[in-house]
Amino acid sequence: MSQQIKIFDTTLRDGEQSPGCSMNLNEKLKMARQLERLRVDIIEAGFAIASPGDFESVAAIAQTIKDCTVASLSRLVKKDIDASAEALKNAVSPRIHTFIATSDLHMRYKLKMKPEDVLSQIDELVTYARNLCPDVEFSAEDASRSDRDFLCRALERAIRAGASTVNIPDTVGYATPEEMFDLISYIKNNVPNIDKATISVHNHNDLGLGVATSLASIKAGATQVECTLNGIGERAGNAALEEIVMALKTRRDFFDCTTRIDTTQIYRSCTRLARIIGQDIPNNKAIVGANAFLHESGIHQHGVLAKRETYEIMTPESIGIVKNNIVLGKHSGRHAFEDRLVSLGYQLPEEAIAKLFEKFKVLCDRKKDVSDYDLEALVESTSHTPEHYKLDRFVINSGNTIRATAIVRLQIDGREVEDVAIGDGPIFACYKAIEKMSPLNLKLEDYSIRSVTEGEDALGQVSVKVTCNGKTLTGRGLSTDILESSILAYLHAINKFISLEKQA
Ligand SMILES: CC(=O)SCCNC(=O)CCNC(=O)[C@H](O)C(C)(C)COP(=O)(O)OP(=O)(O)OC[C@H]1O[C@@H](n2cnc3c(N)ncnc32)[C@H](O)[C@@H]1OP(=O)(O)O
Ligand SMILES: CC(C)C(=O)C(=O)O
Repeated sequence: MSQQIKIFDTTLRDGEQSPGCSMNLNEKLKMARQLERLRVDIIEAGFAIASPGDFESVAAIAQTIKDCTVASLSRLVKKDIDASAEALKNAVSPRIHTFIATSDLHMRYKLKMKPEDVLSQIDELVTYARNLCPDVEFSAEDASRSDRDFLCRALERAIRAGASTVNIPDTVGYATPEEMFDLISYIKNNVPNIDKATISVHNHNDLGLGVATSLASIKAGATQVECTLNGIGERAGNAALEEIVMALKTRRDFFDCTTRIDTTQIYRSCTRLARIIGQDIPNNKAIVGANAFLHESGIHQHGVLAKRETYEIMTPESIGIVKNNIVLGKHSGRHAFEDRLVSLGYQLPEEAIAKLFEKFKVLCDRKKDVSDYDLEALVESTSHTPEHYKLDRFVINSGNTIRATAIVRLQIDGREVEDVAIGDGPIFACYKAIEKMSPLNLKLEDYSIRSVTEGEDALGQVSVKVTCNGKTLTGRGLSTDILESSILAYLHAINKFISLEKQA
């Protein structure tokens, strides 16, 4: 019988540790619902002790998600474990995930703890966590650089204290696939009662080996794998969920493993995350990059025309890329619109659908055919962040021989405010005008624009990174007019910042 591998998604925790990938509460909830549709086994919703915002996100996800286990990370510290237990109290299936480093390097220089003290802490605090929650995962941080025998003792103690999952992370992406295979095999042979726990891995991508080391660990007997959508995460990121899942599915002959994942939700999950965090998926990204299923050269095209399998090892349909024959446009009615949203995986309240339908009709006046990509972009760009700053109108005077001047009128918490500014180019003139109207100390760190749909009337999505009071937030804006998208993106970042300040 094939072995079922549990998929532990940490996009909302380790993924969020990736610079510029912070998400607000609504964005995290939106991603959590999508992860539930993707059918991951475990959603790591955050690190409850980290901030009031993180606590609230874990609590909201725990309350909302019914079909996945919801986990919260904690150091091996009482107050962290208490915060996780509290945030998870309404979860159908809660998990406290607690960790401590087991490598000499980390114990000596970072924790400043003796190995024996780490072991006593495991006894005491895994037991403590287990008394608060029936499902406890213990991670031995930096396991791949730990002394093997000490690591085995730590895992043995964690299992004895009640951990039902033991995680063996390659925290700094240092191990080779062969070394990970060896390590998992060693643990299986040397940790008493290891069969009472699920063996998990959590591998980083510093040497570009995160997926390879995860697959090697599965081959050696790990039955849970921790990963993130698009491979986002601390430093060079984590092992990419979509790559692991499709490797297991496509090479079932080799791995003889299955997962619970609905692979037809993969594309949607990855593109949704990319839009939310404002980070494009590289064209050559495995599985979900724009080129992953394209054939450019003659010999390949000839081969694919003769027999698809000559150059395609999986189908675009298997990850949820579907071609639709029904064209949505300005003559479409609400039923067809709603039906398409449902088929795209959106379950939205009536009120949201009504708001979107209005936006859809406005878009149809600007754009002849509205594709699924347009619709997804429209839904994703419909901000759930309260609009403290709202664009009323803008006028720009620009040219190649004059500096651009922008007049921008905003509604700030219902109050009409207008200002004018000169800048190097029309976008920066608009941003300067906005900055003049705002008391916030805003600094634009990054700006990017891309066409999210095709044709002359394509929708342009602008993503910005803005720093304010030491926090970097992303914002995005969508319009057929790139100046409007640019202003909307800036306002989106500002609104997120104000919401975060209000939450804190
Ligand atoms: C490998 C990983 O990805 S681990 C997860 C990393 N993620 C994060 O750190 C994001 C969230 N973190 C935070 O918000 C903060 O770091 C907090 C709230 C957890 C702690 O903040 P602070 O109390 O200000 O401590 P700070 O982060 O500066 O230092 C970490 C402290 O925890 C200790 N520590 C680190 N890991 C552990 C652990 N697993 N168990 C027990 N103690 C630990 C460190 O030794 C240090 O202790 P010290 O303050 O006595 O010197
Ligand atoms: C907390 C653990 C699982 C971690 O994130 C790591 O080791 O990278």
